[in-house]
Amino acid sequence: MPTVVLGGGIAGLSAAYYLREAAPIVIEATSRLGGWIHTNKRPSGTLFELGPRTIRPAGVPGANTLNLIEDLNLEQKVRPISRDHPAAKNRMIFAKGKLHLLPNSLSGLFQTKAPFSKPLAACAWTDFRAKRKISTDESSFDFIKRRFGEDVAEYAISPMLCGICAGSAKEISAKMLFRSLFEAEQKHGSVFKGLLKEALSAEKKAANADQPGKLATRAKTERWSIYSLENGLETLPLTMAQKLRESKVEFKLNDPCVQIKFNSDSVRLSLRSGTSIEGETLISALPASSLAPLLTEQHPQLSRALSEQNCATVAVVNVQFKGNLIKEPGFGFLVPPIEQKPLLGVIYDSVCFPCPSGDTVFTAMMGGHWFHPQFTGKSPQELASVAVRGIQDILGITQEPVDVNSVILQDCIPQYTVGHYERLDEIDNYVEKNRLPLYLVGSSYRGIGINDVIMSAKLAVDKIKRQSSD
Ligand SMILES: Cc1cc2nc3c(=O)[nH]c(=O)nc-3n(C[C@H](O)[C@H](O)[C@H](O)COP(=O)(O)OP(=O)(O)OC[C@H]3O[C@@H](n4cnc5c(N)ncnc54)[C@H](O)[C@@H]3O)c2cc1C
Ligand SMILES: C=Cc1c2[nH]c(c1C)Cc1[nH]c(c(CCC(=O)O)c1C)Cc1[nH]c(c(C)c1CCC(=O)O)Cc1[nH]c(c(C)c1C=C)C2
Repeated sequence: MPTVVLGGGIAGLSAAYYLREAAPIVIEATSRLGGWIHTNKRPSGTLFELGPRTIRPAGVPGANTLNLIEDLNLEQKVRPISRDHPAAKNRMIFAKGKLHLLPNSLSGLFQTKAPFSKPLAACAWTDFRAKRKISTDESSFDFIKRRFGEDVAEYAISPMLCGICAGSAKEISAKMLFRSLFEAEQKHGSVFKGLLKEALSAEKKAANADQPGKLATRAKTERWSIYSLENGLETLPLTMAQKLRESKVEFKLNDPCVQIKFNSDSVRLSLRSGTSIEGETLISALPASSLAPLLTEQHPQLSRALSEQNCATVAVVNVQFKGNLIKEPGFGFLVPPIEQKPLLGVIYDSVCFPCPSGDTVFTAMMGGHWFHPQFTGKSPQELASVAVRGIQDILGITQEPVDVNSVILQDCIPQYTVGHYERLDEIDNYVEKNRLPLYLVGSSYRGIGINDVIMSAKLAVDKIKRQSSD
């Protein structure tokens, strides 16, 4: 019996790719593969990314993605941005009516830069003086406010969380981005003291990391900060899908799974068309909230735990203006929620990857945690004019765009709220205790970046291979 992969986003495709020799079946609800990775090529040739646009090469998951890209023979298509490029160095926030460059050098940390009221390096002093608070989890906002001050929580961490998960720092677990800082306080009483001690054991940790391949080594030598691919990020899932079709992998598209039942030594999936698929093992690459209703009948407790996760809805508006309108090149800017503006942030796409026409391309992102009260009932066209006006006001642009595309990405980013990692432990324990042949991969669990979800698929397939050879 085959392994069944549920979901044809990048996590599902990666799982199928790592398992391709075993001829898995991939079930996807829609008629396209790639999930949120979606590049829209305009009639003018300009690329509008509707979802993610860049990948980080750093760390073990970063090297793993580069190994995959190398394996897919996509090395020639990689479009890197090096660490000294303005898009890598200059990230801004829009606060108190102005754009402010976030510190990007060691000396910058020792200067008082608006909108902060003291140098960011002074955080170390705040941290040394702050009392330890013993807890299993806490919101990112509360943790950073306690250890480093309210300024940092409001103007650095809150916008950063908007720029990664479109979420509220007041609800997102501190462990999502600051696990090592959080654990340093718990173990050593102070973040900086803890980090210092951990730095001394860093050599030991590095020795445990995977060996980077040729492309990952090149990324290190050439000091890449981020990268994309020729013709946009969708080149990655499109190439994977093509390679999977050339091997023995079967796809069932346009046919959502509506129910999952585990038997003593197999799993049966019922699809909306009435077809049922039997497999030995199931890799779910669905968002937890989409998997939950499929398990309600047989595993209500597991279904309830999965359904506790919410996802944020984001409006993505791609905008093209004639000519180069960017005075201060950078990756883009984020808007701290305290500013109460309709924009979460704006990416300067044409700074990263210039348009052959020399035009300016931006992507505005709106909504997220705040989508519902703010934008419920608004059409993509209405949201497009909010975004265009927002960009024009902040950047002082007087001309009208030559091209605009607006989409509402419903429930596109899982929110790792306080208690997320404890809930994951409960889910894992349930699966293990009930000996379910179920592997959970994708952005709902242990990381939302593309690297994380590809890595989650690799780890699940490695585990399946290990178990079947035991
Ligand atoms: C706006 C935005 C910007 C982002 N920017 C970045 C970035 O710059 N860099 C980065 O690294 N990451 C970024 N991300 C995150 C990254 O894109 C996602 O985490 C990743 O693409 C998620 O992949 P996935 O396969 O886990 O899930 P998905 O892409 O959600 O795939 C799940 C698939 O399951 C299918 N499905 C759902 N229900 C069923 C069912 N019942 N039966 C069968 N199939 C079903 C869906 O149709 C979908 O194809 C961004 C995400 C968004 C939304
Ligand atoms: C304003 C909204 C958003 C912007 N990007 C995203 C949202 C919701 C989504 C997103 N961006 C990144 C990731 C991957 C994280 C990872 O683990 O790799 C996701 C899901 C990358 C990213 N973008 C910003 C940062 C600080 C990061 C982390 C990695 C890195 O350093 O590159 C900043 C940022 N995001 C947005 C803007 C406008 C912006 C900064 C100016 C848009």
